Amino acid sequence: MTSQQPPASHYIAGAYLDDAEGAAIPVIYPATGQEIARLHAATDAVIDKALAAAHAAQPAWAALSGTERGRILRKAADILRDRNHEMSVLETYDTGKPLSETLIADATSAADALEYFGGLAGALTGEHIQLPEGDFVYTRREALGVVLGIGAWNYPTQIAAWKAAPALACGNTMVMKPSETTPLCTLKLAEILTEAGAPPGVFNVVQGYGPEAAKMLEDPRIAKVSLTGSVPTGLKVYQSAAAGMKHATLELGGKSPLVIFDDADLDSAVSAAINGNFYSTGQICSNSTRVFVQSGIKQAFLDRLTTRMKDVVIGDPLDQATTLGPMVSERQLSITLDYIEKGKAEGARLVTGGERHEQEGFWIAPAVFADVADDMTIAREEIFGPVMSVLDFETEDEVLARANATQFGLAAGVFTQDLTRAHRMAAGFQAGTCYINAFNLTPVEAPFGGMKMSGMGRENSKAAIEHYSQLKSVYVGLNPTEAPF
Ligand SMILES: NC(=O)c1ccc[n+]([C@@H]2O[C@H](COP(=O)([O-])OP(=O)(O)OC[C@H]3O[C@@H](n4cnc5c(N)ncnc54)[C@H](O)[C@@H]3O)[C@@H](O)[C@H]2O)c1
Ligand SMILES: NCCCC=O
Repeated sequence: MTSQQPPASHYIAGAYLDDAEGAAIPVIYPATGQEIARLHAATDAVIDKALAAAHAAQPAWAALSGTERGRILRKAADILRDRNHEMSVLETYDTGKPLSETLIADATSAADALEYFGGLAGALTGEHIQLPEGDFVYTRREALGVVLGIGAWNYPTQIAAWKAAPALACGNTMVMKPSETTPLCTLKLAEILTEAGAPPGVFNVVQGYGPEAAKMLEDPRIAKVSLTGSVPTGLKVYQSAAAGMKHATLELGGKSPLVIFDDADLDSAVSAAINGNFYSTGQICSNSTRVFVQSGIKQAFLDRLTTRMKDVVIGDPLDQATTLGPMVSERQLSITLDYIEKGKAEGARLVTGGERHEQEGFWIAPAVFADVADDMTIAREEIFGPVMSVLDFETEDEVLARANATQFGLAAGVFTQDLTRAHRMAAGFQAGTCYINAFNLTPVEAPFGGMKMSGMGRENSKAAIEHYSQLKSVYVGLNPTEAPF
């Protein structure tokens, strides 16, 4: 087993830093269950150093022109692309996701974000508003200050870059706390930003568990928090941010519907259902975990799906032929197995998979349930594992109401050849990202984020700029000032 031990746990003010007093963070390779690195959670002293570094670096970073900041972000994007293979291998060690995925979905997605926001940085402007008699207002788009990023474990490189790229483009500095389950990749991103020319303190990485993140959020030096995580954590983070009147972007969980009408291109719909449930071993927030299939094609859909499922290649994640890796941790595997047992107990029909592989690591056969009812636990709660629920429906009105009958609102998709119906469904879905004859694609050019309990704010696209900057109005008077007395 190759050790993936980084030089130290934290990256602060352009250099690695450790403090072995902090609680241990063992890093486990999910494919084998073996420890590949051991880091430490930040002590109060480390937290203070990181916040001080980010706070001190922010005014000078914001004083650069957008073009200068953007040049550094674009250079970091180039370095990431040059090191895609190395970054992808590390992402695989961090998460267990197969190299066949990480080579195309992680460092490349991070590079897209750095390139996109690097390009946008020089174009960020305020506006001029003409008023009567020569007076006018101009607006300045200003940074917020220091942004705290808090990450989930499924896409560590992408999550850090989706937050850092718009934050840094707008002139903020950042302290990023990756998930304690996958703490390695973000350190490499920090190294690359330094190499690209980011001054010390502009992007810092602090390791820790929930309490370390909560402590940083309470600090008055933090102006904004951007969390990717579960709804329960989102509620705590939102409350804490509100107490300090801090800006918040919350990218939370989902239970997204995929609606397949009987006129759909069946092979494409089956592909979307597979991608939307089993890519990254089902550990994607926007996954289509409720697959509604119109009753006329239910059997054809299940037949095609189960045939295609036989082609899955479960094996060594570092072998590029592998198409399904392990789950990220023993804990997440156990949560998933519990849901599968609940599904069976509540009367859903397990069509395939669902059993743990008796080998080292956190392996499970991807599961498909049919005859799932809306009130079953597996149809209501986010599992965050490779478990697809197939539900039957008859009519468009019925399925739209059922698709929306959830506290979540992250994504939704429809497969049909009837484009009028497709756009009607997209308009009716209560979800931040909707798909027509596609699913789970997240290009940097498109806003991404949730409605309802799935969160607030948007990542990616020009929309993210609104969430990482603030507007100041400057009124300019060109006339004598008058007063009533
Ligand atoms: N919407 C999205 O873009 C998106 C993307 C990926 C994952 N997710 C969601 O993330 C969840 C899975 O990730 P997870 O298990 O790491 O989530 P989690 O909520 O357990 O943890 C997320 C992060 O929050 C930190 N944290 C925990 N308690 C905290 C507290 N009180 N204050 C501040 N930070 C705290 C954790 O240390 C971790 O870094 C799923 O619900 C999934 O849907 C959402
Ligand atoms: N590639 C998109 C990932 C978002 C959530 O997990």
